Amino acid sequence: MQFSKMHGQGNDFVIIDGLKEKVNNFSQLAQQICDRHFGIGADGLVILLPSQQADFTMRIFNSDGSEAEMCGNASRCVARYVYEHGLTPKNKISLETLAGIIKPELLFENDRVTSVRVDMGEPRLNRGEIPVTGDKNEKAINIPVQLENQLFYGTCISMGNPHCIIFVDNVDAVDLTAIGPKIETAPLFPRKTNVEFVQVLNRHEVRMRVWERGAGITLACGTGASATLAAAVLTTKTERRITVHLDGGDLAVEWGNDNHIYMSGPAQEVFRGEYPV
Ligand SMILES: N[C@@H](CCC[C@H](N)C(=O)O)C(=O)O
Repeated sequence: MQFSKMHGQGNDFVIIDGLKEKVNNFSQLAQQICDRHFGIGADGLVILLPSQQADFTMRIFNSDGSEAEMCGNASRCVARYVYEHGLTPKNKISLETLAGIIKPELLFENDRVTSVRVDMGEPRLNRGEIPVTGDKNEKAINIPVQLENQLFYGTCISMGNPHCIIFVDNVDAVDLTAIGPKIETAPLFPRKTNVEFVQVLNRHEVRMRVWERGAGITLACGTGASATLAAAVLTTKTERRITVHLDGGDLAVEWGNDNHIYMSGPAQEVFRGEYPV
């Protein structure tokens, strides 16, 4: 089976063209392929499939084999993949995901792809849509997230997948490996959650570290950066257009007047190969 290894600001994926390759048992394959010692190594497995409603379907499996509804960094990688592998001549495509249709657009300089801008759609704010337990029509802004011995305050947003954003004074002081999995699996989140710790640097810049549902610490998260912008605006901490500094690099996010969030950043192919099946 042929594959490509790609990343968006260090959030890395194995991409398989499911239009060409016959792939079975995506969840098990994701666990094997993503293993950094016994597999290729990645945060997630992305399978490209046909779609009735969009140019392609993108399915994304975390390294633990769970399927995610959406992935921002993978969507930039897929847009570049389908263009550079000759699957489409379009520089703006639509991708069907479990969270709906999203639209990445390649940006060029001298005929070379420099970055990808993604229309991530509208942030979903109600508890029922995220999901967070409690009144399904209420928002979850700055709500208590109680762990056994610790209390955090988080703002919860869905970008198709669930996020809990916790603003702190110093992200580097957070023990993400210890706290991340506890919040990810807290009973407050019936479908678990991605966890972002965010330090506001000024009204245009934040620094974010992420513990991803099903993948653990990753170097970047596109839906996480988008959800962070929504949380920062709703809590009046930043403007509607900010740069999110992540461990793997920067993402630019903007909350447009159309209520859609637009996320921009690079997507890079690292190598191609064959995986025995
Ligand atoms: N890194 C991704 C999100 C991947 C899915 C996530 N772990 C989940 O389970 O929701 C991104 O760039 O958005």
